[in-house]
Parts: sequence; structure tokens; C-alpha cells
Amino acid sequence: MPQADENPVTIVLFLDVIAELNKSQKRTQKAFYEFVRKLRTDPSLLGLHVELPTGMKDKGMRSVRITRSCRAVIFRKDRTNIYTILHLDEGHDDAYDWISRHQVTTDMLTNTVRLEDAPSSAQLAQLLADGASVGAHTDLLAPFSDDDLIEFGVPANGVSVLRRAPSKPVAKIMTHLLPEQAQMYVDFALDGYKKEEIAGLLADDRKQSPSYGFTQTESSQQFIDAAGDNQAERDARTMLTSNGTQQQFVVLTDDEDLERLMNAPLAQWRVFLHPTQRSVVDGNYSGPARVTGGAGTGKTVVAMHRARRLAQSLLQQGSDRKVLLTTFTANLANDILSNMKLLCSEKELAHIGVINLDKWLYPFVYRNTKFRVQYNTDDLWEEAKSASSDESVSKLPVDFFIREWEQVILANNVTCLDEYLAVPRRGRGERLVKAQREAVWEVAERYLQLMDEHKEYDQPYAMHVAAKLLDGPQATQKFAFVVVDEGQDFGASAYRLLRSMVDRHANDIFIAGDNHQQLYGNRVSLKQCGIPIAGRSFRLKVNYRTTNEIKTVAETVCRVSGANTVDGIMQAVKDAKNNGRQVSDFSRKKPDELDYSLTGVFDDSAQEESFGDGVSLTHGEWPEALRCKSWNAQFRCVTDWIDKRLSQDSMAKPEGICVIVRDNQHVDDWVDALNSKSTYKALKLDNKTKEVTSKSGIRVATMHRAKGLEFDYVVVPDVDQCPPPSQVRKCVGDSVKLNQLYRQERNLLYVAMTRPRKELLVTAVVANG
Ligand SMILES: Nc1ncnc2c1ncn2[C@@H]1O[C@H](COP(=O)(O)OP(=O)(O)OP(=O)(O)O)[C@@H](O)[C@H]1O
Repeated sequence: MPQADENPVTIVLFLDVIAELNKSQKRTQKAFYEFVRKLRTDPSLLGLHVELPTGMKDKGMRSVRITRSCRAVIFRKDRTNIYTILHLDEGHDDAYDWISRHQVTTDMLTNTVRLEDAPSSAQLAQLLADGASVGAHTDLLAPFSDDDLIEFGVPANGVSVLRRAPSKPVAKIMTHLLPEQAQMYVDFALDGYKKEEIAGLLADDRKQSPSYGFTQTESSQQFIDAAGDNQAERDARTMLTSNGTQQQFVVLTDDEDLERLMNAPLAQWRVFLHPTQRSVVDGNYSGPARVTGGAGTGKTVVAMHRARRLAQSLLQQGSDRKVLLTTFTANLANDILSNMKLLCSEKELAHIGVINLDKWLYPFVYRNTKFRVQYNTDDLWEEAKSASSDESVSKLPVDFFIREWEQVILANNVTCLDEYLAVPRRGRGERLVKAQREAVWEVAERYLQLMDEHKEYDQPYAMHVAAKLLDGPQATQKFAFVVVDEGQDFGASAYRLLRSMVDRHANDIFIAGDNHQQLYGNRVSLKQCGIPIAGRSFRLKVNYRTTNEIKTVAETVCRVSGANTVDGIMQAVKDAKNNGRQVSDFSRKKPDELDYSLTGVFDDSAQEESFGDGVSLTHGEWPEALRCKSWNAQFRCVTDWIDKRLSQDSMAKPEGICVIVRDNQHVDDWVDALNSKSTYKALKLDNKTKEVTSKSGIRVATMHRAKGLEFDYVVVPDVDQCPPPSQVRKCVGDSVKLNQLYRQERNLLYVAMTRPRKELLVTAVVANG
């Protein structure tokens, strides 16, 4: 290798090397660390066995001995000090063979470095021979021009080869020879996605940067600037910072980086962020920003990477301040914390507080006011309303006052009667005349007094108090940045508190969420809470979790407004299957039949949050919907289905299966019933149980608990209990409340039905079959 010149050495890893290294013996791993350290300090590699093989496609490649049974292929881009470790192989001959088949290319159009695995003529001949036996064929990619395919990332000389694929299976095999990015788009094309749909995805991927996949973030700019005036080095570094390159390569910033990559299990998302995800993560925003996307599009992954990136910026500045990464429930915060430990170094983690908002709230409020946060204050409301002289008001249920307090009074920061009389009561069902409003305000004032006497605050009021403290005497306790996951579940008081937890500056607040999974929150205007996101709102469209079939079914159930009864739900599952992918087109054509009315926190954005705009990376079986005559018959159907999966899928394990039900009573019923079968155990996932993969057994969880989790196989039984009849009875005569219940219920079903990676079964007990 030529002697290094004035630029610092940059070491880059092709991501497959990490997987190869993970499989190697500890001895080899240690030798590899040593080699990387040596390469960093002395890139001349003096004293190492470096070989320059003949017959190379790429002149910049060398084979270096790591141990007697392991060789690394490394590549140096001419006139730069950038060394890329491309491959590990067992022996001399294997490494040579590998080198003869690979080349590193740089694509100026997309600013991307790629490792291309040139198909050997023998491979191609075999593929074509296999396909020829299938008989005559048509060009499967006919709707796409050559330029389209090149734009997807297909190398120009590969276009005609792809077009000659004699059958879809052969074409699918061929895509594996393509660069990763192209593979994804060509797969979509072969699966029948339309040109405009793929073009939309491509455009999204490119949108936020001046050229394809490029993010000129502060840190990548610093990385480029470290090359000084050396233009070749600058160009090569620029290529490395592009999104496209980062799909396949990682730049090691220090030795610790490598060890961390090695020590954690290799979850794909840790390294392969989709270009849209990466540009959202790396973006530099002049104020609050948010990302939305359907279930499984990687919003949590993006929120975690964003928190890490902000922590890195604090580290670079030498700041001792922290990023708050928060979410609605304690379970989710725990799950996120476990993943953050895999993603971040200890130093980065020290700059991130992962905590659900309630857990932060209670001690903060108690420390500063000596008041406790009380989650149920129904008795105080009873007492306050019973003192009202207006009978029409004192007769209103406690539930009415709680909603009025949270959704009208606190959400609008109302502090006196005049303000209350003037505030619009949008979204509230009950109409109040002026005298009634005055009486309601009186009840609210009495309620405040009672909280004071009991030295306790309800949760939204405690948030209100905490926000005031942070804007006043406790300003030093603010965070440097706030990142929110599951943002759809936060109410106005929570958003006002989040606003006060961080000063207004660039990148201050980042929110990830999906309205269709809203289970707890109410309609909120982010703008009114001081969090304007207009112009800084992004949507993720690639679904990494569920199959296209499951996604279509879950979306149909969630949005078809008739899916409120067991018949409606079962019919929606069947319709989705019958209409197939046309469902999304259908939805766009007939908006009246769809229900997007739960606009939640995202209502002040110009961007319509809708279904049908995403694509799933995988296909599979259509979900089944079965009606059973009795609970026992349902149980037999479910266990037969589970048994079949366990026997037919060699990878299936009981712990990869979850039965997701409406409430805790059903959880207990299913755990008992499943445990009564000797073939497998069942494990209840409740608020106290973490989703521990080490414990064997089928999981049983409520829909609320299953949020954020994923499994290979999911059963959603007892949908005749959605919504629970007791809750429907409570809404009789109140159409606003009933509609809200139905919408919330469909969101719950959407959450449950989008948990499986592979297959979904939905069942109901319907006495008449
Ligand atoms: N770029 C990626 N490459 C591969 N897998 C990914 C990528 N991004 C996310 N995933 C995987 O997709 C799955 C869903 O990710 P995640 O939980 O972040 O999605 P989400 O949008 O938050 O879902 P939900 O809204 O249902 O909670 C996870 O298994 C995650 O590891």
C-alpha cells in the first residue's frame, strides 16, 4: 500500500463484514481489532502479509492476512487516505476468487459508493437456462423504461439482462445481484407496484437534499472539511456521507465504534437506515419537526437514531446537557431503553434520558410542590359538581367534567371565566348555554380548591404546574432537546409541558407518531401548544414489519367506518382480500366512505395523513377471518392454526407467537386455556412483564400492551368483544361519544393487526355461526 499522506486515516467497513466477523471465533475478532488499530496508525501495513492478486476487477483491492485462516480484502481509493474493509475470507484462494468477482463503483448521479457483485457468466447462463425451461415470456418490466431502471440503481449493463428474465421467480433471483437500493425498487416493480408509486418513493428519498440521498449535516460537513484542500479526499469523503453509501458502508469514527458494532446483536435497523429515515434523522431543522408513517415503517427506529445524533452533537460541543427521549407508556420506554443500549456508546447514552413522561412528572412535581400526582380524582369531581346550584350541570356525569377540564380548559390554557366563555369547544358533543358554562366554570374552580386541600393534582394539571415551574424558577432543569415517540397519544397538557421542557431553538423538539394508532390522546393542535411543525413534517412509507397482505387488511379494518361490529370487521377483512391492492386505489377514489376524522395531534399540518401511501417489503398469506359457534370452537381453531405454524415453519417458535386480546380478563382466559394444553406454555405480557425473548411460551397480551411490539405470528381472537358491549352501553344516546369509541376501537384493532411479521388470524365467536 502506498504511504499515507497528510490526511487522517479514515476506516470504512462494508456492513457484511460485521456479520462475517460476528460469526468468527473470538481469536479472529481480536486479531481483526488489532489489524484495524494498526491500519489507523500505520496504513503502510509494513510487516503484514499484503498481497496484490492478479486478475482483479478493481485495481485498488488488496488481500491482507489477519490470522492463518482469515484474510481481509481492503480497498484504497486512489490518492486518498480512505481504507475500506470489504470482505473477510477463510483462505488465500477464496479471497482471490472474491476479488475477481467484485468491484467498487462510484455513481456520480446518486453520489453513492457501491460494492458490485458482478454476476459471473456461469451464474447468468444458469439463471437463463433455468428460466428458459419455463417457456415463452414477456418483459416483466415493460411498464418501466431503461432510464427508469437505471434511476432505480440498476447498472446500465444489467438492464437488458433483467428484461430478459424468463419468469418472475428468475427475475427475483436476479435482483439479488443488484445493489441493495436497486434491489428494493426492482422488487416493487416486479410485485406490480405502479411506476408513479415507485417514483413517489424515489422522490421522497431524494426530496430533502440537493442531490440524491445527500445530507449536508453539520457532522458530515465536518467530516468532509477534515480533508482540507485535498480535492480527491474531499470528493471521496463526500461520497461516504451520502445516504446511498450509508446503506452499505459505515465509517468507523473510533475503535470503540467497531467494538460496539461487534458486541451488540446485529439488528438491521442499526446500520441500514432507509435513505428517507436517514435524512429525517440527520436533518437540521429550524424548529420542531415530526415524522409520521404507518405501523412498522420504522418511526421508533428513527426517533432513537435522532436522539443519538442529538446526543452526539452535545458531546461534540462538550456540553453536559441531556436529550429527553420520551414516550407515553412505561413499557415502551423500557423497550426503547434496551434498544438504545445496543445503539449508543456509554458516552452517548449518558447524554440521553429515556423515560416515559409520567415517570418524570411525579418526582418533579413532588420535589417542587409537595403535591402528589393523582390518576383518579373522580371523587373530587363528584364533590365539586354536587355543590352546583344548576341542576342541569350537577346532573352531568363526572366523565363530562374530566373531558371539559382536559380538552377545553387546560388544552386552551383557560385561567378565568371570561376566557372560558370565549373559548371554542370544538369536538365536544354537549352544547352548553351561557348559564351552564358559568356553572361548569364554578365546578372547575371548586375542583381546583379541592385538589389544593388534598395536596394532590390530577395528571394533566400536574403537567400544567410542571410547565409553569420550568418556565419560571426551575428553568435550569430544562433539556437540551426533546424527542417524542408515539406522539399521537399525548394530550395538549403533555405537549405544553414538552414545550416548556426545552428552550425554543433549532432542532428543539422531534416527534414521531401515527394517528391511526392513537389510543389515549385527544384532538390536539401542536401549533396551539407552541410546537409549529409546518414545513418540517416527513412521512415514512416503507413498511419493514408486516406483509403487504396484512398491511392491506389492517388498514381496511381501521378506516372503513362500518367496521364497528363483528360483522363489519369480518367483512372488512374479506373485502381487503378480495379487492387486494385495489383497496388503496379505491380509498383514494371514494373518500366519503373512509373515515379519517381522528385527526389528533397532526391536524394543523397541511400534510394529509392517509393510508394507502406506503409499501411493504414482503408478501405473504392473506390473513384469515373465522367465525366460530362457541368459545371452545374458537379455541380449537386458534390452537389448530398455531400447531400448523409450529409444525410447518421450521423457524417458528412459541415465543414468536402472540394472542392479542381486548382486555385483561381475556388475557387471563387465554393464558389459562393455552396452559391447559400440554404441548406449549403461555406467558402473560402485562404491564409488569417485559417482552423477554429468553422465556419460552406463546405470548398473550392486551391490544394496549402489544403496542410497539412485533411477533412472527399473531392471533386476534374474540373480535366480537370489540368494542366491549359494556362500553357501548355507556355511550347510548351520545353519538359523539359512540363515534369516538368506534374510532378508538378501530385504532386498537389496527395496532393489534399490524404486530405480525408473517401471518395473522382474526376470529370471533358468533352464536349463529
Ligand atoms: N431501515 C430499516 N431496515 C430494516 N429494518 C428496519 C428498518 N427500519 C425499521 N426496521 C424494522 O422494522 C420494524 C418496525 O420498526 P419500528 O418499530 O421502528 O416501526 P414503527 O413505525 O415505530 O412501528 P409501530 O408504529 O407499529 O410501533 C422493526 O423490526 C425494525 O427493526
